[in-house]
Amino acid sequence: MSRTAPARNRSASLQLVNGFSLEMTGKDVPALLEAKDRIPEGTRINVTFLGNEDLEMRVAAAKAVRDSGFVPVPHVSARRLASQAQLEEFLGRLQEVGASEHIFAVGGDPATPEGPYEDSLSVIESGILPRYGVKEVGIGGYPEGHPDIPKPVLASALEDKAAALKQQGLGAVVITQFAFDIDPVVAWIDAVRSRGIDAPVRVGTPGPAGIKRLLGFARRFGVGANAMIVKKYGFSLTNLMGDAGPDRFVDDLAAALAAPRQGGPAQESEAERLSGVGLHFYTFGGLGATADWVRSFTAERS
Ligand SMILES: NC(=O)C1=CN([C@@H]2O[C@H](COP(=O)(O)OP(=O)(O)OC[C@H]3O[C@@H](n4cnc5c(N)ncnc54)[C@H](O)[C@@H]3O)[C@@H](O)[C@H]2O)C=CC1
Ligand SMILES: Nc1nc(=O)c2c([nH]1)NC[C@@H]1CN(c3ccc(C(=O)N[C@@H](CCC(=O)O)C(=O)O)cc3)CN21
Repeated sequence: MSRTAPARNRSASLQLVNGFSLEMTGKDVPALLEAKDRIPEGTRINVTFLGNEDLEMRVAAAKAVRDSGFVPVPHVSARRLASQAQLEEFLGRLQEVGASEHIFAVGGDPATPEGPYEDSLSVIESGILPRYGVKEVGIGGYPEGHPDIPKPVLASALEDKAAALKQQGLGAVVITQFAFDIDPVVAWIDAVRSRGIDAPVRVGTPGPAGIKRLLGFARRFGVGANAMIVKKYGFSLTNLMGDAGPDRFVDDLAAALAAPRQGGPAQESEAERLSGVGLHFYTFGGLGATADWVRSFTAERS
């Protein structure tokens, strides 16, 4: 977007990107330390809970985030927990390093649970989280659905988790699967709001990365990436060389959310839809590249 773009759109993009969060894996501590001077103080940084990390790596990564001046948001992957004792051990270790206030409770990719928790709701309903200083819980959202989970199941799970968190007096934030197409994202946000879920939403967004890498993760996680969608996003399936960044995705999403909702209540202020939405960058290993992208994207629109 050039400086000549309407000021309204530029300010919507700035509002959307402001307060962004990042995601890293347990192996990305070197990348975090290399990039930390280019990441704003207090930025939330999620730490994944994947099959190829272990407890020590996850705790060390969360500690590195805290010690670098950021807010750690460790993932707790329900299906990867072998027992309640392991959940309590993990939360206890996180609390010791000041990294248990914000967590992201997620089902976990194993097709069958490795222990007593088959979904993130069961971790939330265990009542264990507040005992270890947890104050706010991130939960998953799927604008394009999930390859292994029917949409009605995802919808009721989201409602159940939001209700359980409210009932326990815990904060809630919905972090969505990433997307290349804003249309399903805007439609999903409006649907969630119309179901009375008013928790802040952080829209998952790929950080700048190699096109082949982006497509690989899109396929692995069931994210739409057909020729038309990626053309809107800014690259072509006929040329997989080079990198692609989320510039157009962010500008288009901001403009769509700043516009009055089709058929929405007339009194809904333009800023209202935008105010409850932020961005969550899946850095795919490129923490520094994503931090640099945010700085230049912001500078171009200020
Ligand atoms: N950043 C991350 O680590 C993210 C991970 N995911 C993945 O999305 C899936 C769903 O996570 P949540 O939204 O927390 O769901 P959830 O834990 O709220 O579960 C919703 C429903 O789907 C079922 N389910 C959960 N994981 C499943 C799986 N892997 N295969 C089949 N059924 C499953 C549950 O039994 C439940 O009925 C998980 O596989 C999770 O790993 C999704 C987004 C981001
Ligand atoms: N269904 C689903 N499962 C997930 O685990 C998941 C999502 N969706 N949505 C997006 C985030 C992003 N995720 C990831 C997972 C791995 C890397 C990654 O960079 N992996 C490296 C090295 C291995 C590692 O660091 O763990 C790789 O090259 O695979 C990045 C983001 C996990 N997330």
